[in-house]
Amino acid sequence: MEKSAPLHACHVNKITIIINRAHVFLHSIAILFLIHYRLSFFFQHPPNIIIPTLPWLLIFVSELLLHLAWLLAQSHRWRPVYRTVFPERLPADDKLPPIDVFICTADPNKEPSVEVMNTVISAMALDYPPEKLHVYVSDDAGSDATLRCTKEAWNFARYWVPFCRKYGLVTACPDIYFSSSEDGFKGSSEFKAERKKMEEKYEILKQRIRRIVQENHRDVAVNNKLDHSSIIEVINEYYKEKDEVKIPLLVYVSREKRPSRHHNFKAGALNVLLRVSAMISNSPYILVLDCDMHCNDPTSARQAMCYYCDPQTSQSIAFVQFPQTFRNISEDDIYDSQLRFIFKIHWLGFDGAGGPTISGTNFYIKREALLGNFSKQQDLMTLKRSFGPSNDFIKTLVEDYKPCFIKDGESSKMLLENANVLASCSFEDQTTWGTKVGFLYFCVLEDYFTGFTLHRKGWKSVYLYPKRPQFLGTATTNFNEALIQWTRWVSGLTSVAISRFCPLICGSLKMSLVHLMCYLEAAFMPLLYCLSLWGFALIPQLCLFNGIPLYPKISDSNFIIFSIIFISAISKSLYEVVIFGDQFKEWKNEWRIWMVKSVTCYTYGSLDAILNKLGIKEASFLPTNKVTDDEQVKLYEMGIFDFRAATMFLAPLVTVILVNFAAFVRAVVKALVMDDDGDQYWEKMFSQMFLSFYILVSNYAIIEGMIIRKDKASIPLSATLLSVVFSVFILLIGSVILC
Ligand SMILES: O=c1ccn([C@@H]2O[C@H](COP(=O)(O)OP(=O)(O)O[C@H]3O[C@H](CO)[C@@H](O)[C@H](O)[C@H]3O)[C@@H](O)[C@H]2O)c(=O)[nH]1
Ligand SMILES: [Mn+2]
Repeated sequence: MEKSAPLHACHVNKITIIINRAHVFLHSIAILFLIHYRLSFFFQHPPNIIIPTLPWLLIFVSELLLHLAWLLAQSHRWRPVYRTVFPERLPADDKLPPIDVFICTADPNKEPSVEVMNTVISAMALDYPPEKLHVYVSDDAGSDATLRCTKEAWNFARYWVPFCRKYGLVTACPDIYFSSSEDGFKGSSEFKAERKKMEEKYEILKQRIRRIVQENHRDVAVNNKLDHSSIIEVINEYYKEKDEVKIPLLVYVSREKRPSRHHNFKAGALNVLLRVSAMISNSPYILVLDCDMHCNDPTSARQAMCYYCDPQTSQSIAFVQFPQTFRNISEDDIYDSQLRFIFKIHWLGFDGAGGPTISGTNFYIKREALLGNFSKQQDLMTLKRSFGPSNDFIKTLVEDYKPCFIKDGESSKMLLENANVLASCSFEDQTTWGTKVGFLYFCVLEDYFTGFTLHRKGWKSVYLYPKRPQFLGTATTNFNEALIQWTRWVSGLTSVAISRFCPLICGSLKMSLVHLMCYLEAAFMPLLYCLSLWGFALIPQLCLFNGIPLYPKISDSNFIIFSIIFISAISKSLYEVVIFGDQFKEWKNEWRIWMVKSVTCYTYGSLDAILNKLGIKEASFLPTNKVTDDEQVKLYEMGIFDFRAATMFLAPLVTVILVNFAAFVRAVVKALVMDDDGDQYWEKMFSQMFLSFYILVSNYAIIEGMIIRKDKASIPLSATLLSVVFSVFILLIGSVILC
């Protein structure tokens, strides 16, 4: 009876689907009317002499681009699904497949070691048979401090893991566990005493880590070595005494680095782990974690196994993705650091269409899916051309390969030497690593691109969004860092959009049209938004400034088309906030940050990708800074913008505000002063005045930062002055060209 019970279920909310599709239908009709209205301008006889063609054309193009972006985004609303799993129905522990956990870290100065070690410890404490769990830490900085901290973390895990198991803790990460009052006052006196002891041990661990970091801090060369051989250490070996409760294997890996070689960022690091782990544990499933992402709930592994232990889905599913959830999101998340749109809305629809793409971290992936299409019957030379020259690694590709690495707790020296070869710079030369095998190097967004390639090959994926966050990370809550991060993401997405891998060109018949549209939306979203929003931020305003109407009068029946489109878009997004139980604030923040990102990081990221394509600029992946300063965190928590950001981000924002302000004020004055046709002027210019007003009100935070606030985090005078120059220039040029 138990055996036939399903391990997982997929729910479709029919009402949501009906509402979404009805909205798509009605909104599309309104858009068609708008297109008709704009097009009819060009067929007027005699041509409209009051309104010049160029601004009309530009605003029409902006509208078309925005509608295209909207249409693509509807793929995420087409069939959202929600999944549940039943891990209690899984087979007995001895039948569960082994898992390797990959944790990437790259810079001890930007990634606080205490946090990184919490990720390591929480992964070791996953609720899974310990002999079937192997944790690998990839240190791209080759930092001695990280190696020493990893040893300290292992030492702590020897006590922490048995403690978690004994009392069935629901929080696997020590930092989260001790910073909440979970279990603190409950339980037997024995538990309380042990908890206290653990807390003390954790304090000691933190102190030791901080001391190690301090000792190394003085020496930058030790902290981020760009020139070193590979280092692979199996941490468990350092402690010979036998522990009562087994704990997972912990391995430290730092791949070889040479200044003359390209390292392919995180994807390069993950591929080294793929090879090294094959020699040591070769688990068929892999959990990938960023160093800033702790395992909050230890049950994620069993949840993911509900798909891999089901013979019906195990063959087709390449990865099980969990959302990125964060522990440092404030009430008023002004920068939308929680990425609500992605993980609460889009990924549910992506899942319904064929599976979400890889989201960088928090996913359980099948090793086989990453190894590409190869046949075990292929001759050795062909396999070597794909996978590199190591005979030992080729052996690991065979299904019945059992790593002979751990024999009675002793590591085999020879295998470790071979593993070092696999972590060398030159190993991937003349192979298909990064192009066909492993995580792909084509763009800095290795996650999106690798996910897309897997789906193109016919693999599926699933999205699990359980109520209790399985993983909790640290989101970027610093304005400048958030914009830099988005610039990198956008650059990655756009580089795919403008390449031969564009989903439009190389989508496959193995993917549904809606699924392809989900990928297209992600790839083109930045370009479409930045182009159209620049249009909306300047063209109607420049025309307003010069008294040229671009929209129908209020009394014109066509006015209703524009009103319907505006109200429909606004109310649908409000509906999506409400049904997910989020607050009005979130809706307001999302609209504002969308405008802000469109004229800053979407623009710069797209430009970066284009320059990269032209060979003018190289792609880069600087890890985001996870070190926070108290003042900045305080501002974020109070919902106040921290404008201590690069001028290249501030200048476009302030310029747009100034142009809108100038146009709006001039129009109001004109409407008041011109009594002869005063009424008509209001009527004629209402839409443009409303648009400027809407932009100004939505972005009041920028006006406040520019004029009212006098604190350190307000907009510096230099940025404002520079923007004044830009806006005067834009107003002048606009008046000459457009009118
Ligand atoms: O050369 C590098 C650069 C980064 N990393 C690691 O990659 C992870 C992600 O880097 P982070 O600085 O945290 O970037 P985010 O923008 O926060 O990462 C998001 O975007 C990345 C793609 O740009 C994805 O890989 C991530 O999973 C996703 O969370 C971190 O653990 C880094 O240590 C490396 O291992 N090597
Ligand atoms: Mn991160």
